Amino acid sequence: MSGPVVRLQGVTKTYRNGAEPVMALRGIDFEVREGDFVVIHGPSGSGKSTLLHIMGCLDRPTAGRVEVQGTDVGTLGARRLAELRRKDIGFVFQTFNLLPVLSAFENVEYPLLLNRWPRRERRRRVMEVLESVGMAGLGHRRPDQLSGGQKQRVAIARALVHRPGIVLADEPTANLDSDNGQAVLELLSQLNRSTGVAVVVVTHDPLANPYARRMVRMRDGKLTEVNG
Ligand SMILES: Nc1ncnc2c1ncn2[C@@H]1O[C@H](COP(=O)(O)OP(=O)(O)OP(=O)(O)O)[C@@H](O)[C@H]1O
Repeated sequence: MSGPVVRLQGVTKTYRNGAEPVMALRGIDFEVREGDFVVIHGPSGSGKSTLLHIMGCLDRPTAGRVEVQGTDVGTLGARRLAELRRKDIGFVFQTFNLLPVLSAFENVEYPLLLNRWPRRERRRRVMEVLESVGMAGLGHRRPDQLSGGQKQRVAIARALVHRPGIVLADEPTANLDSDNGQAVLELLSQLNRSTGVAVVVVTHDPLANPYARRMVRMRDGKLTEVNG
């Protein structure tokens, strides 16, 4: 059996940019495996976003070890780390973060351009992923011509297009009404089941609970597995 997609061992994070240091993470041991659908709850300021950023290699821990697909990312320089992020990780944000001047198709294509996929394969893969998120006919639209729910579908397609091992979603339903929020969670869950991609969702939204295969609670920079 293959190892975890992401593994954290003894991870701490202390921010020292203010008058007082802030201990955002206080010793996290955590593994995410292929097929996992993890929902992370916790009060504001408990360290959820910090944890997600460290799992996604957007930020480095103060101490401890982070492995992605078996690679100790602490040993990588900035360039190798960016490459690993580009290939192995997908991100979904609360504010969608689509590039406004690009069409839906071009937004989804972008990670494949960065990964230097040939044109024909890019086109085939983008069409396939747009289809899988129910946006096949809308690839030509720019983000301002899409509803919030449609934008988040495009953002999910972009997060998955390069076949990462893990998708990290930070409050993906916070800017959506309940129907669209539910549809986005349903979509993430369906893609998780059909492709085995690990999904980690940080959210306050109780609508996410039924989709969780694992539920985790953060409090004061510490993590507790709630079930499982
Ligand atoms: N870049 C930063 N510089 C300094 N302190 C930070 C930084 N980012 C987060 N913090 C602090 O670290 C702690 C954890 O923040 P974090 O954003 O991870 O919590 P959260 O659980 O995601 O909160 P929320 O639900 O409000 O998004 C908080 O005390 C926060 O103020």
